[in-house]
This record gives sequence, C-alpha cells and structure tokens, in this order.
Amino acid sequence: MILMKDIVRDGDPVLRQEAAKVSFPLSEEDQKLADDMMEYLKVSQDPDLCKKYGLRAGVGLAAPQVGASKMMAAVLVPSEEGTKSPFTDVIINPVIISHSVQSGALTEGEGCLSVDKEVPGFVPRHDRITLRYQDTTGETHKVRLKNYPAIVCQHEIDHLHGILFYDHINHDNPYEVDEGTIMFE
Ligand SMILES: O=CN(O)CCNC(=O)c1cccc(Cl)c1Cl
Ligand code: NI
Repeated sequence: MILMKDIVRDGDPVLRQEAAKVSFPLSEEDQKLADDMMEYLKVSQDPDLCKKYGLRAGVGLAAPQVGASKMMAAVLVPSEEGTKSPFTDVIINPVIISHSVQSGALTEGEGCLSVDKEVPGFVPRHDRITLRYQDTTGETHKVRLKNYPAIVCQHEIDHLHGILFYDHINHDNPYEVDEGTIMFE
C-alpha cells in the first residue's frame, strides 16, 4: 500500500525528469504500480481510511511521485453523491491530442502531494482537452474532457514531463489569468 512516506517530494530529480513510455503487456511490477496508485486515491478519498493511514487526499497520482519514472498516472475524479465519477482510469502513455484555445483554472488553485508547501495562485490550463491514452489492458482510448477532470489530467500529465503545478503560476501576479479564462470551483 502506498503511504505518505512513499511519496517523493519536490527537490528529488525524478520529479523533473521526462518519464519513460510504458510497454505492453504490463509487467507484474507495472500492473502492481497501477493498482497501488488507484488504491491510494480510493483510500485517500475515504475520510475514515484517509485519517487512519495519515494520507493527504488526492484526485490523481503520477508514477514519478512514487519514484517510478514511467508514463503512468491514476485519476479518480470524485463525483457528487450517487452519480458516476466524471473520469476514473489509469492513464498510460497519455497524449493531449487537441485542446480548447480557452483556458480554465480552479478558483482554489492546486495542490500536490509532492509539494509540501502551499503555493497560492491560479494555475491556468486548457479548459477542454482530447486525451488519448492506453489503459492497463493496453486498449487505446480517446476521450474529451472539460473543466475539473481536464484540469486533473493535465496536472498528472505534467508530472510525466517533469512539470509541477506552480510552474504555471504567474509570479508577478499569482491571481492573474488571461481574459476569458473559465474559473471554477
Ligand atoms: O499529482 C497529484 N497529486 O499531487 C495529488 C494531490 N493533488 C490533487 O489531488 C489536486 C488538488 C487540486 C487540484 C488538482 Cl488538479 C489536483 Cl491533482
Ligand atoms: Ni501532483
């Protein structure tokens, strides 16, 4: 089981590397990594288990964050009570094949398990993306995502390219975003 002690923190070079493409069929090690990352998200989103294991909640987790420089990330975007999660999968060798001109950003900014300090500011991203990825069986998917699921996937794909969320924050004015940027909770 992945615990906070297993999370690599900012300063470790693995977080600034370009991760390696994953080949199929998945090795046992890669399959376990995928399962463990998704399990982390599920446990971290259960208030009791989150507290029991001393985790920080997350809606995504990228392999470099647990020291594996591989093109793999788990995404579990929570949904309102009783509705289907807007996006849940382990995305392998993900590529954003197209995106909106329009930007989107979370009004509360972003956080990262690998960044222990709060970094205030808006993180401008594409509001809508078309994402192509392989799932753990090797099947290729092409999905159109918008708003929160799109933001989360961009945060995770950034990790696979050695980018951290605060790289996108405007340091002169952290709360400045381009005109027309869609801001959402
Ligand atoms: O890379 C994944 N993490 O660092 C897990 C912790 N952060 C989050 O769950 C998180 C929080 C806010 C906005 C976004 Cl977009 C994300 Cl992803
Ligand atoms: Ni992160």
